[in-house]
Amino acid sequence: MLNFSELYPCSNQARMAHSLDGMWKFRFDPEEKGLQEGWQHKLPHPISMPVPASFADFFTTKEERDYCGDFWYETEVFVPREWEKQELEIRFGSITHRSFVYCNGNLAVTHEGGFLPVVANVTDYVKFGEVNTFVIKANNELNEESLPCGTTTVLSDGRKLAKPYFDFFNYSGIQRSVWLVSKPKESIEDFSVEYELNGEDAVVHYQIMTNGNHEVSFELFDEAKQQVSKSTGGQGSVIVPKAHLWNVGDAYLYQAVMRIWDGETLIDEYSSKIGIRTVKIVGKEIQINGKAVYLKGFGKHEDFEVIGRGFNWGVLKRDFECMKWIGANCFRTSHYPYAEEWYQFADEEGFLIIDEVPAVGMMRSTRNFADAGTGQFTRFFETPTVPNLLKAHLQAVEEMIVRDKNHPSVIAWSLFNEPETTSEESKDYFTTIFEAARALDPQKRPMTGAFEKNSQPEICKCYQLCDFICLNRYYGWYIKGGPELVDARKAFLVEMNKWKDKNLNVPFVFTEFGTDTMPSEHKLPSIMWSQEYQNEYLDMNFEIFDQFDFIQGELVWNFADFQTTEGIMRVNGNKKGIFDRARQPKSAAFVLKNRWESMD
Ligand SMILES: O=C(O)[C@H]1O[C@@H](Oc2ccc([N+](=O)[O-])cc2)[C@H](O)[C@@H](O)[C@@H]1O
Repeated sequence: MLNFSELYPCSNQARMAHSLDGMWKFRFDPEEKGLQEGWQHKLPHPISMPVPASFADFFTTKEERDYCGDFWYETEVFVPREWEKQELEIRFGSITHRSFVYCNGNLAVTHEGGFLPVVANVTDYVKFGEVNTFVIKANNELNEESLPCGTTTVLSDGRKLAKPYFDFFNYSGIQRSVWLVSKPKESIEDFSVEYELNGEDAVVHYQIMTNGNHEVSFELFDEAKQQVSKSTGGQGSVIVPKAHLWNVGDAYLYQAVMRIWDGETLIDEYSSKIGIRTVKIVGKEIQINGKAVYLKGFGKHEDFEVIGRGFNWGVLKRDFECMKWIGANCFRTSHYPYAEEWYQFADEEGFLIIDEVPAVGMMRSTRNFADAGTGQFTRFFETPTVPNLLKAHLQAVEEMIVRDKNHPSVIAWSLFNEPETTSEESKDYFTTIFEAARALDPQKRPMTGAFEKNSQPEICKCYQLCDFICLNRYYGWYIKGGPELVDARKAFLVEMNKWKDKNLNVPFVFTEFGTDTMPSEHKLPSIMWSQEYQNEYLDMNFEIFDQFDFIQGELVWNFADFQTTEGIMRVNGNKKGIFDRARQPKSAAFVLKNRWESMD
């Protein structure tokens, strides 16, 4: 059980949410002296820093861009006296990767994990009717007992350097929106909904968690703001006659309004949009509202020029416009839960999301892409750090499912990306993760994880845990690229026939396949890294996908080019985007558009 509410802030007659986004103060703390020197009260000689944003790409020196270690943020905010009778929280969409939140010098909360909300109750520390100081001490070092996995080295000049076991830049900071939330002492802490379709009608089972005993009401309003059902009690079921279902590319959202009452007097109110739909795996099909859907889309990243992984509504808008233009219906939040606004907008747009926990880098070989091809350095789950890693992983799974469980867009949980999966230890580890996850989702969504190429059908011990199987495969890129494409195709077919022979009777989705492609390069005949090669590679993959009826989705790696750590395998980042980093199409975008539009 989480000891804080994950509910997204809202304002109404009982609650106020005040945005703290804007220019904050900032300081690096390479000597870790901040606490002794009292920085939690006030940062000495700070610089300015925008929130939300990653700090890295604002700077003009490598020392600052690549900074690894402790860093601090500060802001001041006036808290009105009218809020005195309320509980006051400061809520961060995330802070990478671990954080200490101080209010007027008092430690209010600590949090581990950089991609899920950090909520601090500051009621006892805040001065009402005055200006208050919030200071955050954060740390972005990587290790093998927290997520995502990596290590931290020390350079000869004493500087720490993050060494990710994963292929994206270790962007850090306060990368998502910050809210000051005032809510009643007795309040709604969480709610959940699940659905049953009954002919034209829908049954909505709801549960409302509060921290008190007063009467609770639950109401549903349609898009015309007409009340369609009402009930009282902390849990129950309401019928929505002739329910307007939420569908792929055709979203419909009801407004759920929950209230706590003391007789006729309102104590608290919380409202949220919900979408009525079911998700089920039936044999080889992924079914939404009882109808099979083929997933078309991308693995993405939260990544953009200048702001790094910082949330930005403009980037979100452009990404959705590009995804609609190309005929996509789905994306995976590779390799971490995204800012909540992504899910809210996907709910509005009728997009499907595979929601992924930040369990990436669980195979040491990926620290060096040259090693990955060999499959050496496995046995990740036999080290003494595993019990702590498991704890962090379970916590992230719980926080993700609690946060995102009511979004109609979320159709599945991805509990890992490309870990080692062939040892008994990996099987035990992921059995624990899957069992915990299954107990948490009221909607019982399908569970999966993304398997890399060493997870072959004859040796993988973890695919059995999944309701549908996600494969990341690079036949024609990491394996037999360029002139060997015909052999890549053959090897790919050999593997797919082995999966077919297992007769698993579950859907498979390709969650990664792609080629690094420079928008500048054209070549006839094609050559690896040219736009023409990306098209040929995609055509080969599609020809294979279309041969197997259990393949029920294709999410290309990646939606757009994105920043990574520097190295001999990456040219200023990963270039597997179908769009470049500025969100302009490579020629493969037109190949995908043709295919996906013709599949409708
Ligand atoms: O490499 C990529 O572009 C993407 O592929 C995946 O990592 C791999 C790295 C090396 C090999 N290999 O050498 O076979 C296979 C896969 C990751 O899930 C993803 O985060 C990354 O960006």
